[in-house]
Amino acid sequence: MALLTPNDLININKQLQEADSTVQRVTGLDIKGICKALYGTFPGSEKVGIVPVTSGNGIIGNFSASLNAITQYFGFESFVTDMLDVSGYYEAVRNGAEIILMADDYTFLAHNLKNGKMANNQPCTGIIYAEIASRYLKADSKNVLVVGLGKVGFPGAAHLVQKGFRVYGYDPDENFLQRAVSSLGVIPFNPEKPKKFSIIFEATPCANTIPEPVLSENCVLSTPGIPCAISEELRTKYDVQLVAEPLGIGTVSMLYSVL
Ligand SMILES: NC(=O)C1=CN([C@@H]2O[C@H](COP(=O)(O)OP(=O)(O)OC[C@H]3O[C@@H](n4cnc5c(N)ncnc54)[C@H](O)[C@@H]3O)[C@@H](O)[C@H]2O)C=CC1
Ligand SMILES: NCCC[C@@H](N)C(=O)NCCCC[C@H](N)C(=O)O
Repeated sequence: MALLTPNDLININKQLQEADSTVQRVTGLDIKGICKALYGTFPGSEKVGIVPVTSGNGIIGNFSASLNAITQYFGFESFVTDMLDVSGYYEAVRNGAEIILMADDYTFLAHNLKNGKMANNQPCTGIIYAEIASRYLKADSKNVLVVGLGKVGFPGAAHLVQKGFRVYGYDPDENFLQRAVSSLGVIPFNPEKPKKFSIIFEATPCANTIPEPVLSENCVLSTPGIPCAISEELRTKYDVQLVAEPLGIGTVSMLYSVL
C-alpha cells in the first residue's frame, strides 16, 4: 500500500491552485466545474469533520491539516478534531459534522451522516482524473491510454469506457490487465508496438511509467500516481499538459459524490 508522506503534501494550496489552473486550461472547467458535471451536485452548508486516525503506520504529519485546507479551498466549512480515532469521531459528530473524512492505511472514506452516502478515495480519484482526461479540448480522437489498472486505474478505465472512449490499457500484472480486457473491453496495449495518444491516464506507484513513443505533442497526462509518471525532461520536450496533485482532486471528488 503506497502511503503518502508529509513531503508529498508540502504547500498543498499551491499544488492545488496549479492543478486547478491546468485543469481549467485543459478542459475549460475548473475542478469544481468538473465535480458538478460528474456528480450533478454542489455544496450547501455541509460541515466536514476530519478525524486523524492512529492505526497501522499512524498519523501522517500534515495529512489532516492538508484535508482541512483542501475542503476549505473548495468552499466547505471544515475542522480537524482535537481527539483521535473513536474519540475524534465522537467529537466530530458532537460538533455538528455532517460529513466525516478519515483514513487508515487501507481506506480513506467520506461519509455523509445525513443522507448515508459513503465514498472511497480510490475509485473517486480514478473517476475524476479519467473525467478530466476525457474532457481534453485538444484531443485528436477518442483513443485513450490507461497505464495502471489497479484500485484507482480500473475505475478510471471503466469510467472512460462508459463515456464511449476507445480505451487501451497496460499493466504488468497480467491478472489486472485480463480483468480490464474481459470486463471492460479494454484493448491490451503492447509497449513493443507503441502508438501515439493525445489523452493518457496513469495510476501507478512508479515513476516514469509513460514511454516516450506514446507521447504526442501537447498531449494531456492526467495522473494521481505518486511519484510522477513522467520526467520533467519528457514533459517539456512534448509540452505535456500534466494534471497531477497528491490529495485534493481525489478528496473533492469524494465530497461531491456524497452530497
Ligand atoms: N493523488 C491522489 O489523490 C491519489 C493517489 N493515489 C496513488 O495512485 C497510485 C495507484 O494507487 P492504487 O491504484 O491504489 O495502487 P494499486 O497497487 O491498486 O494499483 C497500481 C497498479 O499499477 C500497476 N503498475 C505498477 N507499475 C506499472 C508500470 N510500470 N506500468 C503500468 N502499470 C504499473 C500495478 O501492477 C498495479 O496494478 C499510487 O501511487 C497511490 O499512492 C491513490 C489515491 C489518491
Ligand atoms: N492520496 C490519497 C490517498 C492516500 C493514501 N495513499 C494514503 O496514504 N493513505 C494513508 C492515510 C493515512 C492517514 C493517517 N491515518 C492520518 O489520519 O493521519
